Amino acid sequence: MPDTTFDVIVIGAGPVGENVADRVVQGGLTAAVVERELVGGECSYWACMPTKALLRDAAALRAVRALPAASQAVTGPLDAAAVLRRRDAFASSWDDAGQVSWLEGAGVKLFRGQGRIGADRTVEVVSADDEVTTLRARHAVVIATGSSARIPGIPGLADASPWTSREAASATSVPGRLAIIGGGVVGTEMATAFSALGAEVTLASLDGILPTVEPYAAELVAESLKEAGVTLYPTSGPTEVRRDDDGTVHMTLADGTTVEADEVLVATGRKPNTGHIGLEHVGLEPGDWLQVDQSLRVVGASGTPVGDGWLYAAGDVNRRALVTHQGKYQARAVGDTIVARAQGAEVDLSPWGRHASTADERAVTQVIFSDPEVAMVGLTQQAATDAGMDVRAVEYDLGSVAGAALHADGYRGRAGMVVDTSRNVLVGFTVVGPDVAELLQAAAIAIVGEVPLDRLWHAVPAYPTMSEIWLRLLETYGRDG
Ligand SMILES: Cc1cc2nc3c(=O)[nH]c(=O)nc-3n(C[C@H](O)[C@H](O)[C@H](O)COP(=O)(O)OP(=O)(O)OC[C@H]3O[C@@H](n4cnc5c(N)ncnc54)[C@H](O)[C@@H]3O)c2cc1C
Ligand SMILES: NC(=O)c1ccc[n+]([C@@H]2O[C@H](COP(=O)([O-])OP(=O)(O)OC[C@H]3O[C@@H](n4cnc5c(N)ncnc54)[C@H](O)[C@@H]3O)[C@@H](O)[C@H]2O)c1
Repeated sequence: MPDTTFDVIVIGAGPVGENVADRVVQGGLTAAVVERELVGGECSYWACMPTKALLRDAAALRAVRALPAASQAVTGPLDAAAVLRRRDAFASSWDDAGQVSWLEGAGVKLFRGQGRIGADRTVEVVSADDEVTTLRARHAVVIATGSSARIPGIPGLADASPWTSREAASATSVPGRLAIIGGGVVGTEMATAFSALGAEVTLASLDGILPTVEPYAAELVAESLKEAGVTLYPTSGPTEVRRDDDGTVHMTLADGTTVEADEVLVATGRKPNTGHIGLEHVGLEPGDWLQVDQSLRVVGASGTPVGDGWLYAAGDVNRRALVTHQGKYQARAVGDTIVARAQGAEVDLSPWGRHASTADERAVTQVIFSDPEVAMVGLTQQAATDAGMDVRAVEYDLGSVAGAALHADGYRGRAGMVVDTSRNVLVGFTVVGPDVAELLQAAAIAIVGEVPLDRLWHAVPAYPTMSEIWLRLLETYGRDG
């Protein structure tokens, strides 16, 4: 009989659950994780890693083609089959042996099966052959069950065997024609990837392309998708989808347009994996996103922690920020919090405190690997204004910066910063352009460090690099605000 009592039990061994378990073990507690599928979760096998592998070769090719002399050395088209093979390697061929041995090395006990809350501090693990093992937690249970694709109720869609991001990320061949529903992050990244791999792509959305990013960035991505041959219907969602016996998909849009395709990808957002995890035992509604307090304890409708505060939630499932790195940041915070509470030590939840996840509210970083890339941190001008802040925003043409002009002929890019005028600090930064991802961390440091603009003038970007965009933005803003 394996030991069934642990200090901490984590349901879900995605990037977040694994890191919660590792963190509490590092803090001296014992931990078990329950995983129903592959250790490593969505990110490793069907999201971040495979999709970025699908995008990388085409990005490298575009970079070479923007340099006339180097482009002479490129003599053939992209080898789509080789891209898919490299993608397989980045998805570990959908085998989690490597991550399982990492868990073992970290001293975390793995239970395979569907986890669900049975009673206070109790998790039942239902194995593939319906055997139930009951685990007990001395200190805490952490829900890190992540999210899945949301399929909207468009007539006919569910019966048309649509792809979700999972099928797109793990595709074994490139469809001749791909219809995409949704112009958010998944929709634009997959339109970029599959059009470069040779598919004829049509994308239909409701509220534009990348509606939550700065408009100048979204416009550049939309323009570039069109130039790549993607047909965009940014404000005309499908009203009906049907698949013929011969496999052809017919999609009718609100404006009456009909689109034919070989596959249809649904990229219309996520729903939480909370349907069958026993939430009813703690008075919560199965299928809902989990609400949490500042220490990531699950709270009920009244805003107070359920039970005596033994239940936590981290990662996608609490909807604070649906990106891997923020979820792992939460994992470190929640792990340290549980350890501190188990030891009777002080928990510091003040802004930027050791146990707080303040960056979720003020400095979420994200790179959208579209062509061109969008890298952003903190608030957009709109979001800051909606939050009641007094802000001033400035933008600058990245293509006119020497480092960018050297990087690629005809470089097109733009950057902007949002400044809280009452404190004279940056609260948002966005940059769009080829190969801008690595420019982001400087902005994250400026926001988290609340570096006054007066001091930022002394952070001198090296010449000739794309980082000189900082100097241009500061000059545009003006030394006296
Ligand atoms: C197509 C796509 C591309 C993305 N690209 C990026 C990117 O480039 N960068 C980035 O930062 N983010 C990206 N994301 C977001 C990222 O994938 C998620 O934010 C991240 O995976 C969340 O981690 P998580 O551990 O919370 O959940 P998940 O990764 O979803 O892991 C949850 C785990 O819990 C398991 N589980 C669920 N229910 C149970 C249960 N009842 N019992 C046992 N186990 C259970 C699941 O099997 C899964 O293994 C992308 C998302 C998508 C869809
Ligand atoms: N590089 C990255 O960091 C990365 C990459 C992919 C995904 N993700 C994460 O995964 C999450 C999910 O991404 P997503 O793109 O699925 O969601 P999203 O919320 O980013 O975008 C969904 C889009 O679908 C549209 N839509 C909704 N219903 C529709 C309908 N009926 N018809 C047409 N369009 C409709 C919406 O208008 C919206 O633009 C995001 O939160 C994102 O942060 C991150």
